Amino acid sequence: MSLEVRDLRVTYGTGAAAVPAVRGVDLSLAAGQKLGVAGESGCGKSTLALALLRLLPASARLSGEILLDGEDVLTMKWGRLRAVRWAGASIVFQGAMHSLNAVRRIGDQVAEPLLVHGRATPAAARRRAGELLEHVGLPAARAAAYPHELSGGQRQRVMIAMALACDPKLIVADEPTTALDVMIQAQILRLIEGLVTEQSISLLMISHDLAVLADTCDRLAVMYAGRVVEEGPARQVFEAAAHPYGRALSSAFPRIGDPASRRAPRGLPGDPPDPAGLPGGCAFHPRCPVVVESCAERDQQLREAGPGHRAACVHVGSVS
Ligand SMILES: Nc1ncnc2c1ncn2[C@@H]1O[C@H](COP(=O)(O)OP(=O)(O)OP(=O)(O)O)[C@@H](O)[C@H]1O
Repeated sequence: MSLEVRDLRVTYGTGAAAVPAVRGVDLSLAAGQKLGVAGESGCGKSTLALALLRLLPASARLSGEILLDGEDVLTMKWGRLRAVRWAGASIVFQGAMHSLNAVRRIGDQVAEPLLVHGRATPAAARRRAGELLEHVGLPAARAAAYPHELSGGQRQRVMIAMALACDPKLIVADEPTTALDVMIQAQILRLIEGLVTEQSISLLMISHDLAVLADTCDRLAVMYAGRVVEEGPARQVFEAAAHPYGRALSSAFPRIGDPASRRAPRGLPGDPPDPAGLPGGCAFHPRCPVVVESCAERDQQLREAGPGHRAACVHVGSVS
């Protein structure tokens, strides 16, 4: 399934209290491709993920287009949207403990999407839940367990099994490994990568960790203050970012499986701006190591930084 996001804007609340969380995002994900979206906490990643399936709270106002195989999610009728959720596109959230129902057996929870969408009889759904659990590396007998009886990694596997239940064409994974330790994180990433590749599922994976995304995805988009400031081929963005924020993110985390890169994180000075009071010009300029005078006045559009690689920085196309 292809995903095309055009000029997506999401604002929480209205008037003086309005929070512009996503400010004109364009993204493109071809069928079967893996796109990573990176950025620090608060840059609008989760808002973007939730918007894709119209799962935002009522206080959020949206505009733009979200095209799934050309069909706009934002104008879809409710019945169609219901069908698209799970079967078309499904979502894996961070922190499986909060997303799973603590008082229901995991097998029943994995079977639930199949029953809700009328895809299987209760007996067939139970059988399928066992198969799905095995598919994500858990014994089918674990279907009888409750979430608290599983480890964090096992719970995240259950979430992935649930996401796969209705044979989605697109999976949106929002920080799927953040709460896990590094070894388990690597296993879960390999699992997601293997499953989506094997079943030609498109993947949109969100993380604050650019290294995780570079290991898993074909392309990367870097978000800052509600906008995409860089996008391009994953290795290129990770190893030779064109935007100073992309460069800062790529040096902030060690790479999984690469002990040589386990240096101390080189954090950025300061914090990301509050979306309710963004600085003028380029929103990154107060933290930027290569800021020039005009950055405080003018924001930059994405422009060519290499083949299939774009960045929104005044230096792109001039000094590196
Ligand atoms: N329901 C809401 N009402 C008002 N503001 C919100 C709401 N949800 C998120 N925000 C604000 O929107 C901005 C973007 O938040 P979002 O959760 O999308 O960022 P994020 O990059 O996913 O961060 P994190 O990784 O911490 O979840 C933040 O400033 C956040 O405080």
